[in-house]
Amino acid sequence: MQLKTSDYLKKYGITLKKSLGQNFLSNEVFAKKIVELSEVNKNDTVLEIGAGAGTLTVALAETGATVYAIEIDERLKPILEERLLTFPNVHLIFSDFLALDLSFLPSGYKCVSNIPYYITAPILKRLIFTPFSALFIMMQKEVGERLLEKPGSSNRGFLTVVLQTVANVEKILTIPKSAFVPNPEVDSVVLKITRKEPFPFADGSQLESFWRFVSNSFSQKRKTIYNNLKTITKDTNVLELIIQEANIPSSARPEQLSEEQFLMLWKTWLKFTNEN
Ligand SMILES: C[S@@+](CC[C@H](N)C(=O)[O-])C[C@H]1O[C@@H](n2cnc3c(N)ncnc32)[C@H](O)[C@@H]1O
Repeated sequence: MQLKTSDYLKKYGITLKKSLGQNFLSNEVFAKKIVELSEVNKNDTVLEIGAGAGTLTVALAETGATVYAIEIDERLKPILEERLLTFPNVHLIFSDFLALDLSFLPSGYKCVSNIPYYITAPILKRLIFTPFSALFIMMQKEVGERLLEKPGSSNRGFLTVVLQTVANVEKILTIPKSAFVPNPEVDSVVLKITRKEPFPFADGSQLESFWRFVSNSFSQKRKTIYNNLKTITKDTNVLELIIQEANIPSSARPEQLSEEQFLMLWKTWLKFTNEN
């Protein structure tokens, strides 16, 4: 009989750590569904962040794709090695994803992961700067819904804007708390994040500059964009000109602007301030 996630944990005497976001998929049904929806095939290279006890890793491995499974917690090594023994297409890397050199990822790779929720934003930030074709990321429902918000919603944050500028974002699955061991306090969703082509930035430093600009524009959400940008623009007369030239209402708040308006505002700001 095939062992379940909880059987493997029991077999190796592992107690899960909340501090590492260890809520594992309790069976393979949702893992298989996620892999099916991400259309992974044997020609793909797939990154998995947080392999855990390997439930999703096994489903990915079965497609024949080249899989790089990253896991910070070395206590899980014996479980992962046992479950993935017969899959030479899987490379296990025991490391902190946030500190890992990602230059091994080929252009067009996919990321399919049930990530540790406590570092969702830093993980997305790293992924945005890599040459992905699509990211299938499971995250806390409220966080996922925020990333889907359209202009005008007060729930829109700066990460929503940056993400929707570089990618098309959609929700493809909702997963109930009951599908995990131990049960978390919240439901989860899987977002499909596909790279926009043509990509709006020529290189990583442009994207970095846009990231900083949007982050500054949102520094105090209840303030207008004009007031937020005053902190990074020395001359307020120039700032007024920038806002006018970019065709943005002077009373606009950051959550009201679309990605296109943000791109226009950033480009105009660069032109007038010679910043980068
Ligand atoms: C939500 S669990 C998902 C486990 C497994 N993929 C599953 O679906 O059952 C997140 C996993 O990420 C690991 N993790 C936490 N912080 C990490 C980090 N900085 N780098 C890599 N893995 C990390 C945890 O140890 C945990 O195994």
